[in-house]
Amino acid sequence: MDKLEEIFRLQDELNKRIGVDTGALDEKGKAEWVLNYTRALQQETAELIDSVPWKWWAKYQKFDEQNARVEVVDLFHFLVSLAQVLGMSAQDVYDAYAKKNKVNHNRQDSGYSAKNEDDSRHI
Ligand SMILES: O=c1ccn([C@H]2C[C@H](O)[C@@H](COP(=O)(O)OP(=O)(O)OP(=O)(O)O)O2)c(=O)[nH]1
Repeated sequence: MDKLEEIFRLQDELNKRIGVDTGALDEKGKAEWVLNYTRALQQETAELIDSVPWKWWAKYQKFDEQNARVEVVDLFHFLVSLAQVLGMSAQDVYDAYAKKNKVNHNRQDSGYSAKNEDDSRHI
């Protein structure tokens, strides 16, 4: 099985065990879980920041690269959950990523000196 497909399957299994079926939410539930997962992403991002010695006034800190890797994996959990709330499968995420990546290259090709609001509407 494709690795991204497997991650989506494992995440769905874990979330259901925790009590959330992201595929069976009504509109209100979707809005609530978009917020919950986004808040969790913010918290995990803060933990990732804390893995790096960012406090310019404190000298005791060390860069904990192993912990940073764990935080990235935690972020993946919540990001995949968020995609699932929004009805995206692994294939949907891959397709949208590939399209947006192409748009980003096109922007670099053209110098990206002006913002074109329409260049990513097809995604
Ligand atoms: O609905 C949920 C809730 C949590 N998790 C996973 C994501 C992440 O891998 C972990 C986050 O749990 P917790 O916040 O307890 O862990 P942590 O504080 O980040 O612990 P540590 O960084 O020490 O592992 O649980 C989910 O996948 N779905």
